[in-house]
Formats: sequence, C-alpha cells, structure tokens
Amino acid sequence: MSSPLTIAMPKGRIFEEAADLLRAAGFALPAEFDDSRKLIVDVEAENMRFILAKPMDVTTYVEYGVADLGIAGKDVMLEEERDVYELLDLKISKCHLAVAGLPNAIRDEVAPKVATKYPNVASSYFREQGEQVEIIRLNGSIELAPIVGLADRIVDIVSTGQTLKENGLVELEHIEDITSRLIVNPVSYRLKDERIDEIVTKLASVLEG
Ligand SMILES: Nc1ncnc2c1ncn2[C@@H]1O[C@H](COP(=O)(O)OP(=O)(O)OP(=O)(O)O)[C@@H](O)[C@H]1O
Ligand SMILES: O=P(O)(O)OC[C@H]1O[C@H](OP(=O)(O)OP(=O)(O)O)[C@H](O)[C@@H]1O
Repeated sequence: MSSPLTIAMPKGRIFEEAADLLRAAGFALPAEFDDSRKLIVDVEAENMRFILAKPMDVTTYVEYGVADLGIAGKDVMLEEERDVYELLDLKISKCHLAVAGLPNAIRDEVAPKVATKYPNVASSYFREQGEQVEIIRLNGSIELAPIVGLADRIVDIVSTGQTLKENGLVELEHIEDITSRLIVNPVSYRLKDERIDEIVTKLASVLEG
C-alpha cells in the first residue's frame, strides 16, 4: 500500500465541524479521533494520518510538507502567507475579520494603537487605508485591550458579535469574510494528485449537496 496521506487538523472550534464534514464525505473516522489527547491519529482503514495542531500552525505544517493536506481558517492563511495551495472552501467556521473599538471614542490620535492576534493582516489593512497605526500583538481576549486602555482599536474575528456586545465594543469596519479552507502542500499535490483529487471530489459533493 502507498504511504498514508497526512492531514493537519486544527484543534479547537473547527475540529468538530471538520470531522463531521469528513465523515459526511464517507471517511471512516473512529470515535477515538474526537476524544483522544493523542496528537497523531492513524486511520488505517483510510490510509490516512491526522496530525492535530493549533489552528494558527496548520499552514506551517503544510508548507513544510510534514502534512500533505490541512484544514485552516482563511484568517490564518492571510496572516501566515505560507506557500500552500487552497483547494476548497469548506464553508465551515464562518466569521469575519473586523476593526472594532469603543463607541464614541475620539479618533484623532496620530498613530492609534491597534491590538490584534493578526499583526500582518492588520498592518496591510491599515496601509491600504493610508492610515498609520501602531500594532500591539496579543494572543487572545483581544476585546480586553480597548476596555483597559491598552489599545484604541482592535482587529479581530467577529462571529455572532456577542463578545463585542458583552464588552461594550462596536464593529467599525468589516475587513474580510472568513471560512475554513482545505489546503495542500504544492509538492504533495504533484506527487499524490490522484488521491488528493479523490478527497476533494468527495468533499465537494457534500458541500454542493
Ligand atoms: N467565534 C468564532 N466563530 C466561528 N469561527 C471562528 C471564531 N473564532 C475563530 N474562528 C475560526 O476558527 C479558527 C480557529 O479558532 P480557535 O478559536 O479554535 O483557534 P485559536 O483561537 O487560534 O486557538 P486557541 O484558542 O487554542 O489559541 C480561526 O482561525 C477562525 O478561522
Ligand atoms: O462574535 P463572537 O461569536 O462573540 O466570536 C468572536 C470571538 O471569538 C474568538 O475568540 P475565541 O473564542 O477564540 O477566544 P480568544 O479570545 O481566546 O481568541 C474571537 O477572537 C472573538 O473574541
């Protein structure tokens, strides 16, 4: 048998939706897959190996070729700009990237501070807007920054809007709609195109159906 196809899966909120999608496409993923603390899960019946990574790291595993395929949020792809191909919009984990801040804040700073987990996305967004800002990188709970006075604005993910609302913030600018994507290492795609195309066809038929 050929070597297993390695797929980098994001732990966290995308995982469950991605696993549901793979099962709907006919892949026999064992229950162990969802509950285990193991970071590598071999699914011999499908000749697949899953590596469970932090969502922000999926594109890195795929770029370096230790995973052939991966499932990554478009936000991560925009931030990381890794050398990977996007094969399919999986239409899961829908949200958008936005600029937010306190309502009625006076916006007359020369270089307002912007807190974000997405420094590259935020820098290029404000550059395109012709606005000079100071980026402050944080790792989470971004909505805290304007409330405690660390930053004037934030660039972050908005889904239901509940986190903004509960923290007294408002969305100021919509940057980009986000969903999760199936990505591939370019060399893997050349060497394993038949197997990969088969997976894409199965997933696409679920998404279209
Ligand atoms: N509130 C949300 N609703 C829907 N999708 C979201 C939401 N927040 C993030 N996402 C999407 O899900 C992906 C993973 O988010 P998740 O919160 O699981 O990861 P993370 O915050 O990077 O990880 P961690 O919390 O472990 O640091 C994001 O890259 C984005 O594409
Ligand atoms: O619009 P909502 O539905 O409220 O979702 C948006 C929130 O979800 C994400 O945070 P996450 O839960 O990943 O926590 P984090 O702050 O640790 O990143 C994001 O960073 C927002 O804070």
